Amino acid sequence: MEVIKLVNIWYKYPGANDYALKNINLVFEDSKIYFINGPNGAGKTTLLLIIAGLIEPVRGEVIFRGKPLKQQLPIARRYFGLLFQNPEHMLFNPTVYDEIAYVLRQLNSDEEEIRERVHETIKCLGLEKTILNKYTYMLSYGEKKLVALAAILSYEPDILLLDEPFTNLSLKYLDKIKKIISNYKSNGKTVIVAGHEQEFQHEEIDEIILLENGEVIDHIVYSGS
Ligand SMILES: Nc1ncnc2c1ncn2[C@@H]1O[C@H](COP(=O)(O)OP(=O)(O)OP(=O)(O)O)[C@@H](O)[C@H]1O
Repeated sequence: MEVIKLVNIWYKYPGANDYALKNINLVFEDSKIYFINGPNGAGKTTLLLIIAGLIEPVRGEVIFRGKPLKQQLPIARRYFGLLFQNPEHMLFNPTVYDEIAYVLRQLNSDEEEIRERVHETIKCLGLEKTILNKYTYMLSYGEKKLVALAAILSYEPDILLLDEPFTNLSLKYLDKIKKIISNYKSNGKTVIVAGHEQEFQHEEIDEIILLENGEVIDHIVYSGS
């Protein structure tokens, strides 16, 4: 079932000469994993920001569950979870526990429920409980990435948007994240991953969208998905 539809999307950063996205038309469905591939500067991050409603297209429309996304903001934000390329841009709470609990607290869950969710989430990522009391600024880059991801997974968004999630992570965590992604798909959710490399095997994903210079230059839909 269609979850997000991008209709004739154009985007130009303020002051930029060229469009970062040009005439993008794509449909994202539930229970599917999408891989946005393309070289540096192709427009992958910009596309994720548009989908999440964090920037508005200069032309075109993002349709979320059949209606324009912009009419559903800010409430619709709780359905999106965007992992930024640089985790430094996401961590703003003093401790790891507070960081992972942050959105749950915004959603008015009770503290006992929050504690359970926080512990479940770090277990699912294979992180030690001791990390919860650490200060986020003291973590390694890879740990920051995992904590930023945990903070998103804790509120179980319906659409998971991951910008280069595998860079600077050891193999152990890479496998964990792949498992989480595939569980997300099994639970009927949508996962959109941006990356440079061909980080997935074909059997792990449903569609590859190749971007170059702000345009979709190839779109591969694997059969049987
Ligand atoms: N804040 C900004 N202001 C002006 N131009 C920008 C800004 N952010 C990105 N751009 C430009 O928009 C284009 C698309 O950038 P984007 O970050 O979406 O590409 P990307 O495919 O994610 O690249 P990378 O793989 O290097 O992260 C690039 O030409 C980039 O220079």
